[in-house]
Amino acid sequence: MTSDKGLLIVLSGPSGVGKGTVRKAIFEHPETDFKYSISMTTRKKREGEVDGVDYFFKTKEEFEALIEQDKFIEYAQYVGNYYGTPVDYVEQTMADGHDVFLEIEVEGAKQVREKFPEALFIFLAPPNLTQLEERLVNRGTDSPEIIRHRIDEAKRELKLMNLYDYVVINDDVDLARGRVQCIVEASHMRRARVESKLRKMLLEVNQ
Ligand SMILES: Nc1ncnc2c1ncn2[C@@H]1O[C@H](COP(=O)(O)OP(=O)(O)OP(=O)(O)O)[C@@H](O)[C@H]1O
Ligand SMILES: Nc1nc2c(ncn2[C@@H]2O[C@H](COP(=O)(O)O)[C@@H](O)[C@H]2O)c(=O)[nH]1
Repeated sequence: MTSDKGLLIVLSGPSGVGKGTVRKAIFEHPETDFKYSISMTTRKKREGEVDGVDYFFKTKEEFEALIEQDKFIEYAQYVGNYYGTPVDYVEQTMADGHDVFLEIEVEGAKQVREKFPEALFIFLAPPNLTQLEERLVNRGTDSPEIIRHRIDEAKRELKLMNLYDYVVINDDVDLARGRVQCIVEASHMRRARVESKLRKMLLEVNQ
C-alpha cells in the first residue's frame, strides 16, 4: 500500500498544444499542491527562459555523462536535442509524499509508463492540426523549418494518444486546467478506495 507516497502525474502531448501554458495555469491555481519536476535539456535557451526555472540547460557532453550515470527516469531526443527527467528529484519528492508533475513528450512518457505503471498519464490534444500549427507560429520561438519538424512529430504523437489514461482537449486554457485538476482529484479518490479495500482484505486474511 502506497498512500504515503505521492502520485506521479505525466502531462504529454505535441509541441505547441499548450502543455506549458496549462501547466502554469495549474501551478498558479490556489488548490494545486503538486511539485513540478524541472527537466534537463541540451536545447538553446529561448529569450526569457531561466536556467533552473524553465529547464536545467546542459551541454551535450554533460547530458550524456548524466545518461551514463543513470540520472534520468526517462530521456529522449526530440528535434535534435536531448530532454530528460532527473531521477533524484522525482523519487525523493514522491517519497516525501508530494505529487510530482512531469511535462514531457511522448517517447519519454512511454519510458515512464514502463518504470511507473501506477502513474497517471494525461494527453493534451489540440482542437485540430491547423490550430496546433497556428499556436507554434504565433508563439514565435521557432524557425519555419523547426515548426515543420515539430508538426511532423505531432502527427506521429497524436496517433499514440490512445495509450494514455485520459485525453484532454486544450480548446481553452482555463477549461483544460480544470479538467486536469479534476482527473488528478478523481485519481486520488480511486487510489484511496483501492487501498482501503486492500487493507480490509489483509485484515480478513490475517484473522
Ligand atoms: N487554449 C489555447 N488557445 C489558444 N492558444 C493557446 C492555448 N493554449 C496555449 N496557447 C498558446 O499556444 C502556444 C504554445 O503553447 P505552449 O508553449 O504552452 O505549448 P507547449 O505544448 O508547452 O509547447 P512545447 O512542447 O514546444 O514546449 C503559446 O503561444 C500559447 O500562448
Ligand atoms: N521526454 C522528455 N520530453 C521533455 C522533457 N522536458 C520537456 N520535454 C518535451 O520536449 C518537447 C520540446 O520542448 P521545447 O521546450 O523545446 O518546446 C516538448 O514536447 C516538451 O514537453 C523531458 O524531461 N523529457
